[in-house]
Amino acid sequence: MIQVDELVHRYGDTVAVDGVDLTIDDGECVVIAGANGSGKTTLVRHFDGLLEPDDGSVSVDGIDVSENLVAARTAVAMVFQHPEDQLVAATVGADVAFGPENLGLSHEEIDTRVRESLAAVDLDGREDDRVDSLSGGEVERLAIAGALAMHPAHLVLDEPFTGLDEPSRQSVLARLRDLRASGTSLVVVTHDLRDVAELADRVVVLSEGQIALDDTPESAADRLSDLGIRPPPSC
Ligand SMILES: Nc1ncnc2c1ncn2[C@@H]1O[C@H](COP(=O)(O)OP(=O)(O)OP(=O)(O)O)[C@@H](O)[C@H]1O
Repeated sequence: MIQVDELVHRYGDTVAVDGVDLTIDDGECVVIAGANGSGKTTLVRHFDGLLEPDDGSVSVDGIDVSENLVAARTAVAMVFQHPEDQLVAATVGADVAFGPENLGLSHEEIDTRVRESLAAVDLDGREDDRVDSLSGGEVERLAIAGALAMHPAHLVLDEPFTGLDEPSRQSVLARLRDLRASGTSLVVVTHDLRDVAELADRVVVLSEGQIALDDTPESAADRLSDLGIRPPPSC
């Protein structure tokens, strides 16, 4: 479980997250939506201690993130907004192996995790491909594979569908649904109403750093457009 209590984050005079309380249960998929600058990225960066609270706290599986960064980063894997910036190796296999290597796992365990994680995102057999030869959708899936190889209890994805064409988006969505079915909790940051409809158990809308809505997509449907969460023009 990820538990956020009265979280405040400021950048100078800007209050990016302003007293947020939020609980994300194991196996739940929570979509966090909201206008540009509403505080979505800042909020989720607290989940594995990339940012320090100015006030309040975040705990993961009962452990305060600020007090145990290693435990938080073992439990929570993040896929960032620009996944190409998160790649660390020249080849697909080496990139996925990087995280498990840092956990000090055996070669055999690392090989197994790399194989399974790449298969989960339909990149099996691509270990030797250079990362700079991949399409945008493949890079997104590679970043997800890198996160999966850590066997996280919670996976946080910041705008995972940006720049993906529809087949790639569907492929990533399918993988995320599989993960949720296997008990991993998912937090997906998005602007896109389709992601809410197709993935969310719960939708949380941020507005100026505060929670403006926290409900099921069905109950929230009428209020989402008032909060600026609309289908993209192509819908
Ligand atoms: N590194 C930073 N330094 C100063 N201000 C920042 C920084 N990062 C974010 N902000 C400000 O904090 C507020 C929240 O930003 P944040 O990126 O968390 O919002 P967001 O909802 O994720 O936006 P977007 O949808 O554009 O990604 C905004 O006013 C933004 O300008």
